[in-house]
Formats: sequence, C-alpha cells, structure tokens
Amino acid sequence: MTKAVLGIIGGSGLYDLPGLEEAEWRDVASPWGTPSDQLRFGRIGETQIVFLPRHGRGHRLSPSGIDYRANIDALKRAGVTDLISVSAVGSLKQELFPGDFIIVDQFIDKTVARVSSFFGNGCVAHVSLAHPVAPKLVERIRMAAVAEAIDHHVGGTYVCMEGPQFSSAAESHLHRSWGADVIGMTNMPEAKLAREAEISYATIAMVTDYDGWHPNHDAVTVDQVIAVLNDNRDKAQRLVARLARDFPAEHEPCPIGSDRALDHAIMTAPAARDPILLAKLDAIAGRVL
Ligand SMILES: CSC[C@H]1O[C@H](OP(=O)(O)O)[C@H](O)[C@@H]1O
Ligand SMILES: Nc1ncnc2[nH]cnc12
Repeated sequence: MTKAVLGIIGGSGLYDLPGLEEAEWRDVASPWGTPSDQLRFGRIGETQIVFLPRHGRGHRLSPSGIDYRANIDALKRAGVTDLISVSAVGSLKQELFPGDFIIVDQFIDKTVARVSSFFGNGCVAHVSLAHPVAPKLVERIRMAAVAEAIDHHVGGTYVCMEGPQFSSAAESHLHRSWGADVIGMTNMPEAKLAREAEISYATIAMVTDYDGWHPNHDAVTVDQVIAVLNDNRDKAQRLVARLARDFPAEHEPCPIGSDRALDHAIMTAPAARDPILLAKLDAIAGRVL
C-alpha cells in the first residue's frame, strides 16, 4: 500500500490554496531545472497536500517558459501520487459556458517549443498515453462537484496550444472541427510527464471565454479571463477542498495503470544506459531502474 499524497497544480488565478492546514512553502530542488515556485506543503483534513502555482506566485512564467519537467520531478520527490491540474480554458462548444467546470479526459498536443519527456538518448522509454487521465480521479472530482452542487461536465478534449497569443478565428474554427471541447496552453507536456513519472493525473478545466469562434461573444481577452476566474475562485477552491477532504488515505491503484506506466516502457538495454541520465531519473524511474 502506498500513502496517498494529493498534488494540486494551480493555474491562472490560483496561486495559493486557502484552507490548507499546517501550510509551509518549501524549496524542492530538481536535477531537471527550476520548479515554477516553492512547493506549498500542508493538509486538508487527513489528506497530505502539495500545491504548486504553475506560473509561480505573481504569474511570472509564461506557458512556454514553465519548466514542466522540474515541476513534475519536484512533485514526485515530494511524494505526490495523484495530481490535479486546475486550469483556465476557452470553450470550443456552445454548451460549455464561461463559469462551467469540465473534467477533461483527452488532450491534443499542439505545442512546438517544449521538452516533453524525461527520457531520451541513453535511456529510451515509450509510455502509453491512450488514456492520459486517471479514471478514479475523474470520479473523485465528479463526486466532489456533486457534493458541492457545482455544475460540471464529465469528459472532454483539451487542445493544448503553444501560445502565448490566443488563437486566430480560423484556428479556433479548426479546433472545433476536430471535435475538441476546450483550449488552453499548459496541460501538455504536463500530463505526458506525469504519466512518465507514474503519477495519476486529471484536470479540472474552468471555462473563462469562448475563444475566438463565437459569433455572439467577443474574442477572448485577459480581462475577460480574469473576471470569470475571480467570479469562480470560490467554487474552484470549494471543489478542491471537498476533493481533498474526501480523498482516501491510501493511493488507489489506477485501473488503466497510470501509476505503473514504466513497467514495460524502457527500451534501452541495461548495459547501454547512460549513467548521467539514470542519475537524473532517480525519482521519476527509480522504481524500475
Ligand atoms: C490568462 S489566460 C491564458 C493562460 O491561462 C491558462 O493558464 P492555466 O492553464 O495555467 O490556468 C492558459 O493555459 C494560459 O496559460
Ligand atoms: N481561449 C483560450 N485559449 C488558450 N488558453 C486559454 N486560457 C483561457 N482561455 C483560453
């Protein structure tokens, strides 16, 4: 049995977690780089929590400037077994209104300027990403939303764009034609790296705008995003607090194996592995190396 530690990555507008007891900011060093900020350790009820503001306190970091590997590695070193991303998104569907919460279950990665793996020459690995989100976490978020009477949608595809500019109207229509539900700039490669780190991952997406496609709504602006985030902060915090309070003490084994993703993933023969890379992989892949 593994003790559950619930990680929360706070996106735009969520730079701390009020209600965290015995809370303390602590540095966690990573051989992969510099995490977005110190990690905030604490507990809600009996659940151990580690919170990280994705853009750093004060929103210093742009989506392309975040060191996603350092963040996931630091969270792994902090013992995180289950990770919830809270993210602002644009809606690509009429019926997903600003203010709605979507429990995303698929991603389309359109990013072009980010390192998206811990592995590489000297230790090659291929994990499955067919199901990037852990179903037990989706169910726990759903139950928390029901308990808090928060409107939500279960399932949805998140397009991750590079940014930082928002989409053109033509791109927005293209993403809609793909059948995608929401768009943001941060969940990739975060979700890929969480899978490589064998951390179960799920996203609570908060719709803030209709991106650039809706004939009756202005194209997205930061002012619009901030206004909706401010209106919904209380709901998001209640949702996370309820999820945390009701979280099991032991990590629940993931039915799709997100917590054992490296069991059959590493291709490189032991004798051909690069010792320098292996040393950096101690937290991420120590279980199988
Ligand atoms: C402030 S709008 C664009 C910004 O908001 C989202 O961030 P996060 O996913 O961290 O909530 C989006 O991905 C962009 O980074
Ligand atoms: N329309 C949008 N596009 C990309 N990221 C977003 N974050 C919030 N709204 C967004």
